[in-house]
Amino acid sequence: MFHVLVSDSISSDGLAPLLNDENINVVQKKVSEVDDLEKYDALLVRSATKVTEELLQKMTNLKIVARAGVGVDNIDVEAATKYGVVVINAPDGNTISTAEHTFAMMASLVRHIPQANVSVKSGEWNRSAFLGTELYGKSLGIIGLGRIGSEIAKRAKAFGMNVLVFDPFLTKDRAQKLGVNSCKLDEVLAQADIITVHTPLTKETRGLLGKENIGKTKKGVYLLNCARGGIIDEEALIHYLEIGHVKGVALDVFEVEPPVNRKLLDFEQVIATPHLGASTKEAQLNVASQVAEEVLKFLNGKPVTNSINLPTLTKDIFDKIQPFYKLAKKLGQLASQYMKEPVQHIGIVYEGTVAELETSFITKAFLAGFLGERVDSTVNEVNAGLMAKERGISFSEKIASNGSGYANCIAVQVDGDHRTFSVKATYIPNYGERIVDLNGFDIDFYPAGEVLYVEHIDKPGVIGRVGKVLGDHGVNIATMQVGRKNIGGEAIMVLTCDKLIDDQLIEALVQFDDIVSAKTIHL
Ligand SMILES: NC(=O)c1ccc[n+]([C@@H]2O[C@H](COP(=O)([O-])OP(=O)(O)OC[C@H]3O[C@@H](n4cnc5c(N)ncnc54)[C@H](O)[C@@H]3O)[C@@H](O)[C@H]2O)c1
Ligand SMILES: O=C(O)CC[C@@H](O)C(=O)O
Repeated sequence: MFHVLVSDSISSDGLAPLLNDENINVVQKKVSEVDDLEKYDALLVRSATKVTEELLQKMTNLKIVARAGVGVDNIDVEAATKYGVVVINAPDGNTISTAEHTFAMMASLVRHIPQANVSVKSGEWNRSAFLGTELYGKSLGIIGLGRIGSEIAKRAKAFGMNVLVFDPFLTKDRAQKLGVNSCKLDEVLAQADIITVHTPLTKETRGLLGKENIGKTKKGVYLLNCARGGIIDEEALIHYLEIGHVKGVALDVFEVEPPVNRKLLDFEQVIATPHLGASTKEAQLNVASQVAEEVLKFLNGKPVTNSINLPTLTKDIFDKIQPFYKLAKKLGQLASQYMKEPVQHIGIVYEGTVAELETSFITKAFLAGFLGERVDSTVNEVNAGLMAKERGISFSEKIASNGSGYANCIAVQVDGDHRTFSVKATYIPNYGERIVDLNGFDIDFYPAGEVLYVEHIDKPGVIGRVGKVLGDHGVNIATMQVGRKNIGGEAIMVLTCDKLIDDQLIEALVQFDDIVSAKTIHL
């Protein structure tokens, strides 16, 4: 008999696969009301239950945590991984509901429906106070064109809106298919009449619409956040509402939930809902049945598809693959940070001993590293292939015989909209990972920490200049490697540094005529 604890309000119809199984005992209670936490094999949550390390320590028999929804911000995934607990989610069950909610918020915002509703109910009949704006013909800026952003784009087009999108990872093909205009962030900010954000909350997107960027929007802009609190900075919003730059705001999510920033909510032109994006019968049924079926499969020893953390390989095979899996993931991070542009195709070639292993899993590790820089923490080896395809990125793998001269070698080529990136790497037992070729330059370095990648002309004095700029900025160089194709021609320098390299340092480097470009990569 397996014991399953459902600690948040999750659709009972959706839970049917678990409730109807006679080998499963389902208890629907809050964690705080349960005194035998140690007996449960599975825990099903929405966003109210905080799955902390402390809770995981108490649930000593726990094998799987299932999130009936997308965001796993309420689950300490790292701690779950540490305790060998699989974390799964239901990534697309609430996409349509959230897109529809965002659209409802947008229409309410420009037609002042919530305010007019309150007015009529209080006995007023003030038609002139609620003069609205049509959506037809307006430019809608969508920041983040993933599952939800794409559904909003389709609906906006049906309303006759001009759709401008900023998503650094959107390919030309996908933009064309959806009939949207792929733009730079500044273009969306300058041209859109209404801007809605649909990215995950990451270190890049926290405060994406903050003081500086909201300042670049049109006077009278409308802003919406039905993704995650914090993508639009609440203090900046207050400022731009106070000076009348932002005409109206619709919020379903807040930096702290329930919201504590009363000043923001007190503005007449701010409309709000209590994180209702996914609150429809359909979405709740979808996400509940998705996770219930996955948990049932997992408890019966079958592989699960939407795992956030753990791979579904036997320990024996995983141990052999692990060094290459770690290396491939780093190569994915390296390629993603180097390219920072839409990518069409990723080709991976395996040589030597690595080619004898389960390479499809290593390819997925590369994709997980690559997409993890662009999408969110829910990308892993299990879902990376599907996610890449959804984002218009094709990938292939080949086995090649010798060629590189290394006992094992992973060679990757990434084709972007404007350029190509290539890297070769090897794993040497008892020594470690080495990058042995970058963009066709012979090189040899251990990929870890803060990496500075400089493209330059092979001339005397360039290395000294780079060293001086780093020294002047207080950055200590841990290792340094140079590679060139011919004397006096194109060359690269790869430095690993003990400190974060900031934009000012990069700007100081690219001032020199012989330095073509400089980038930082964090591995
Ligand atoms: N309000 C709700 O109830 C509710 C319900 C479901 C999902 N969500 C939230 O909505 C958001 C979107 O969900 P989704 O399922 O569409 O996710 P998704 O992963 O399918 O899409 C996210 C998109 O954001 C893009 N992106 C990542 N970083 C970016 C950046 N710096 N700038 C611009 N674009 C960037 C990615 O390329 C991707 O296309 C998430 O934050 C999710 O947690 C909220
Ligand atoms: O459970 C909910 O209603 C929140 C859903 C949403 O924020 C998600 O990330 O899926």
